[in-house]
Amino acid sequence: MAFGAQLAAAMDRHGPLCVGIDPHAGLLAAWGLPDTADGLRAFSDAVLDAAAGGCAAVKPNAAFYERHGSAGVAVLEHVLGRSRELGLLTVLDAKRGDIGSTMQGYAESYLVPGAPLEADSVTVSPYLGFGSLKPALDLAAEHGKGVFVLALTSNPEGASVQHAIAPDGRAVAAVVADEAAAINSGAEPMGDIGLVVGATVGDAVHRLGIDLDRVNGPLLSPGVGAQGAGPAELSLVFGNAKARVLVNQSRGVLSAGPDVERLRTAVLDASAAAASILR
Ligand SMILES: O=C(O)c1cc(=O)[nH]c(=O)n1[C@@H]1O[C@H](COP(=O)(O)O)[C@@H](O)[C@H]1O
Repeated sequence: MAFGAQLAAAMDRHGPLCVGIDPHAGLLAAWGLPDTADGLRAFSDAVLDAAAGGCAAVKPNAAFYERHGSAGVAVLEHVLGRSRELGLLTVLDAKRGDIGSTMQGYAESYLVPGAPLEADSVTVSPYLGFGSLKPALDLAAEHGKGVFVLALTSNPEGASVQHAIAPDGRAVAAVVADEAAAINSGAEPMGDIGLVVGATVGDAVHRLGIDLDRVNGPLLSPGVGAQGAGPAELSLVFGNAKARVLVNQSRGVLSAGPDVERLRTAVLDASAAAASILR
């Protein structure tokens, strides 16, 4: 089954929450864990135990694993493999973007079955030109994987690039959305190419003339919780495209740890809250 269909089924079953696995040094300390690969592993396993069966997907952020070098990357491999065993879809948050054969290399790292870092989907940056993503889009299509393309990011600095007007008069983020829509066109229940649209972007979607419903793909939305967005912001940003929104929460859920039962309650509460806004 293709990624879009798998994610739609997981969201129907478990609700529209993605739990971000972001083992910040500060969170490791708050959990009483060492800032080492062993600490990362204990942290990640607790999050997976709490998340399994309680949300649609998990999003390990590669940065927090890579800062521990090869030992950290080995933990990331473990997280991706264990998620698969637990039936949790993975969004590997690597925000990759490069050209030609280098993009091909990144795509082969994450989107080929059996690769050590195989994930169900990966985040990518289109800001070397949407066409530079072709190797990842092609491999995803070949192997039933997904790609989440950064469109309107949750950080305030993103606007200087993403709101800029392209030579044809469209905003840069609108070009990204149109490219994704063209690939997803006609897919049922939705396509495999998602967008990242922060819940903190206010009226930008509307102002830039972006039709998120027409994208016909999953809309990964970080920014809820620790970055300040809540129900009102989600409603403002997503309007009639709410049904395909996958809300990410990292610190908002992770701060309930290290106790797995308390974490589990936080996952279920966040999932129910997201469902009540988006359904
Ligand atoms: O691609 C992302 O996931 C992402 C895009 C974006 O625009 N903003 C954003 O915060 N993220 C990621 O989403 C997570 C947000 O974490 P919290 O703010 O703790 O919920 C981090 O892993 C960020 O890297």
